[in-house]
Amino acid sequence: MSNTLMELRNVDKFFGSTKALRDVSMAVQPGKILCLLGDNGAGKSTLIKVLSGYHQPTRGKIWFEGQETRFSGPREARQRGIATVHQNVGSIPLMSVGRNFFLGAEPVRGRWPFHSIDTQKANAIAVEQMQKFGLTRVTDGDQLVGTMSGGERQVLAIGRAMYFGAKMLILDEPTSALGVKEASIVLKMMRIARRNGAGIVFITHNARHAMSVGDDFCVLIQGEVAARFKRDEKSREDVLNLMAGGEDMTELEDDLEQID
Ligand SMILES: Nc1ncnc2c1ncn2[C@@H]1O[C@H](COP(=O)(O)OP(=O)(O)OP(=O)(O)O)[C@@H](O)[C@H]1O
Repeated sequence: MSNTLMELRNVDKFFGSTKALRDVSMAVQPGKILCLLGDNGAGKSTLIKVLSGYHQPTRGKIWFEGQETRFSGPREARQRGIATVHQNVGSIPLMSVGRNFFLGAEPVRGRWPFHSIDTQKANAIAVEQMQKFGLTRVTDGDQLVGTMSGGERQVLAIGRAMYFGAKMLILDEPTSALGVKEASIVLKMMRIARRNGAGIVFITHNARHAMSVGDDFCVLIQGEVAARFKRDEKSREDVLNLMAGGEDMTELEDDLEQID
């Protein structure tokens, strides 16, 4: 396990008497996609916050790049190369692709105090990166992000994180609000990020999306890891059943058919 990027060992997170996470152990490997599946209320949001340094575990340990670690906050986690991309945030619709790509870290020209943002350079880099990630439709860095599709915006956010050296990407439901075509743009981007060596945590409740890209799978139910398996070890039906908390989906489907 020497290659492991991040590992949680027996992590609990309690809020008063609420046990949001109980005895969670999981490992994020570089160049692999770990799918974190769970229905609403499973504790995924709390787990994201533990992984990204917002929450300290109540109990248990976090190891990052082979060292036991206690992040002082999200800033430290970010500095260590952990990037979180949330579903609907991370890009500003009324800003250009170039500005969104850099968001405060734009290249500058000239010397202080006479320096200014090098928009041309920012745009050129942003477009080059977007093209590299398969968004050939984006050819102008001045294009407003509001004109891009939901999938394209997710690609922009992931691409930006990669460009700025993220080693680990936490993707919070990146495909959940998207149609099939749009989701596939994002899933492709995840494969590119994996090929580039990033360790990816893909949080989703969509078993189909997870099965199409995932290497390792972890199903969370009521704050606990209910199942852990590798690609091809389970069918989509098995995964759906697990996510439904063991309730047999075929039984549910039979019930629904009777109503029709
Ligand atoms: N800051 C907090 N203070 C108190 N309780 C919290 C806090 N954050 C989460 N909880 C509680 O912990 C439990 C798990 O919350 P969490 O937000 O992780 O899951 P969720 O949003 O319900 O579901 P999911 O994120 O899996 O869709 C819930 O009962 C929630 O009320």
